[in-house]
Amino acid sequence: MDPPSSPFHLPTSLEPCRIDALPPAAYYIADFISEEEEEAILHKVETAPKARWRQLTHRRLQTWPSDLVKDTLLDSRPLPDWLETPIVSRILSLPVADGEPNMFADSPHGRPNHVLVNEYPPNTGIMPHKDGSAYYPVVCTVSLGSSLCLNLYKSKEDGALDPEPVWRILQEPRSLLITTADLYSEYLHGIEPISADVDISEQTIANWSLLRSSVFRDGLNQRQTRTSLTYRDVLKVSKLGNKLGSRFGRS
Ligand SMILES: O=C(O)CCC(=O)C(=O)O
Ligand SMILES: [Fe+2]
Repeated sequence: MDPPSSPFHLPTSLEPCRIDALPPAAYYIADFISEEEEEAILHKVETAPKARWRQLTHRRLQTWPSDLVKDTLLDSRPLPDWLETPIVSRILSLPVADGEPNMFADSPHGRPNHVLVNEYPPNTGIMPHKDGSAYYPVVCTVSLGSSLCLNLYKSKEDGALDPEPVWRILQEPRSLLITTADLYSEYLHGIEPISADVDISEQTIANWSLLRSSVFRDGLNQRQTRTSLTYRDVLKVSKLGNKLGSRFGRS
């Protein structure tokens, strides 16, 4: 059993972690992994083979077990142990509500089979987007290293993006954020490329009451490098998976 000082008095269900200010549905658990686990995962991310990294203009990322090709996962090998334990087992241990199954009970593979590792130094973000049709519509994001705000946007009547976010979710290091349903399909999400999140307060942060820390001096969150692990179930997995995966030299 976890010792009393451990953060792993995980809730018995996601229900108390629901972000009430948002449409269905999002959940936030501030202490999802320990500082030791955070450090160990960051070490694995940093020491992954160089070829694992894909450099975009501002951001770099890793995909595990591999990239998608035409929305299909070609490499059906399991996730490496450092991405699997303890995160996947904890996600699967959490019922949506008492007596109900977990978030992935109805997904094609019953669990996340794909992880994107994104690294955001200060002044780095990700454009507002939707995650599309490749995935079962449940997204589990574990944040490491630093806090930042994820913005939620909606499209205007004419389909254009309303550049003003409708909500902001503050993601602390070691937290888990789960988004699903309308938040997956109807709204866009993005991260502003700024050095500090400003105007942080009970009035402006949707998950304020679920945060570990309410100390943001002058309403400011000075960013450091934040790394995120995005867990999803890719709907289509190629039957040729292992063969192709190894031909592409993924290890
Ligand atoms: O890093 C994040 O929290 C967001 C990543 C994201 O939106 C994505 O991978 O689709
Ligand atoms: Fe996304």
